[in-house]
Amino acid sequence: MKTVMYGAGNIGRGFIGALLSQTGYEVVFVDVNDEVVNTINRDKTYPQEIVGEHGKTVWIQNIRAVDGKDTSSVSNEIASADLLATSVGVSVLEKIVPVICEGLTKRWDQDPDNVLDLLICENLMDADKFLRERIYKTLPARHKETMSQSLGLVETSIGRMVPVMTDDMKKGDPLRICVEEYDFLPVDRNAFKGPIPDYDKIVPYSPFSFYLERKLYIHNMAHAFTAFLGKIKGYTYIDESINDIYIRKLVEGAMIESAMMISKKYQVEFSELKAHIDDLLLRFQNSDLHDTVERVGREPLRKLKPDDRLVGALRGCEHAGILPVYLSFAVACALYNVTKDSASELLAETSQISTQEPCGKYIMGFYEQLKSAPKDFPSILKMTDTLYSEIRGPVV
Ligand SMILES: NC(=O)C1=CN([C@@H]2O[C@H](COP(=O)(O)OP(=O)(O)OC[C@H]3O[C@@H](n4cnc5c(N)ncnc54)[C@H](O)[C@@H]3O)[C@@H](O)[C@H]2O)C=CC1
Ligand SMILES: O=P(O)(O)OC[C@H]1O[C@](O)(CO)[C@@H](O)[C@@H]1O
Repeated sequence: MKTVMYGAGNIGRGFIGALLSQTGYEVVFVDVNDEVVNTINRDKTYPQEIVGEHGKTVWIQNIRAVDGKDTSSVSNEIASADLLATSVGVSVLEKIVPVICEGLTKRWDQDPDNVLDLLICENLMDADKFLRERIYKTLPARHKETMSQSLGLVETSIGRMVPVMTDDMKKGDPLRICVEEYDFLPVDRNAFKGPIPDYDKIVPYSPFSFYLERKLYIHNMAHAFTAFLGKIKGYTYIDESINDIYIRKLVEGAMIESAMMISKKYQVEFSELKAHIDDLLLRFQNSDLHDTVERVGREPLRKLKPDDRLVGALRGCEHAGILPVYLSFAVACALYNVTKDSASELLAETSQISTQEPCGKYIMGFYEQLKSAPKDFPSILKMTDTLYSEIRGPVV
């Protein structure tokens, strides 16, 4: 049984390739990084270092690598694979479509019923649609029909955090990869055409949008919010930021709003989501990951778009009748990280939120407070409490 793992980077080596090797596959990594490819083929193993409380080193076995520039060899591997996975980054995904199509063509010229599932391990909403359109366009006419019955485009939710590896962390081994302990991979149950890999860490689920929204609106939203608050306070690392008691309270408040929304939308017990929140807050505290507020809070403008983690969560709450008070503050923090003036224009243009809307008013109120006293988080907390009680009215 063979998996082709496209991308031997942080997630390819640190998560998916390792997981599939442990599931029992031979893992053939494809990468354009010569050092990584040559070292995998020389050592036939690499150390995966699990950092944190239960730290240990796991040696990943049953692996080899193919040079991504040798497209003929890559397509031969795809033609004879039992499973395919990608984790190359969204901007590269499009570029590898021609090679994937070459592999599928070789495969289906032999046997059009030879199904192949492709696990898409990228941070991309509607990743299946994205690949389906491009693969369909690129495949030769004789295989366009085959695709619908023989190719499973499987969305996944990558929850494991793998930091950028510094030279210090590599300790002289270009393959060494530091990862957190969390290693579950939720996958879209309905998308498989062949058997679902049988391993307890691979969690098939339907409707899969539940996991995608949980990841984006709870994990990614809270992570970004922690980073923005940390930047304002002058912290370098995510763990420093989340250990600040005021930041933790603010972030947890926003996570609970998102969780109430998701619980209502997907009819999932709130307690299940609360356990996920508690676990994430612990995971953000992992100082051995050395994850920076700079990386997690990068490109705040992109993170302010209507369907991204902040405004997406806020709009989802409004839709579900949940008050997005902490989420409004999260949006205000992102705005504050982008601009110290003309915030209302930016909010309208980038996030499509008008200052006439209730949430637009809350956001601008928080933004003005941040401008006048950026590090006064106790006052912000007081503002959230007051806002809640004003909007909610008396409680019996
Ligand atoms: N690092 C993390 O904590 C998480 C990352 N992700 C997502 O996983 C995906 C991969 O991210 P990382 O592993 O962090 O990035 P990375 O940059 O470490 O890995 C990407 C790998 O793809 C290789 N590559 C580039 N072009 C290629 C080509 N044409 N053919 C073959 N290989 C090629 C690169 O050499 C690199 O080794 C991204 O979509 C990211 O958003 C998702 C969740 C967590
Ligand atoms: O890559 P983006 O969109 O800047 O988002 C960063 C987020 O993505 C991850 O790298 C993977 O989900 C998280 O660790 C982080 O919250």
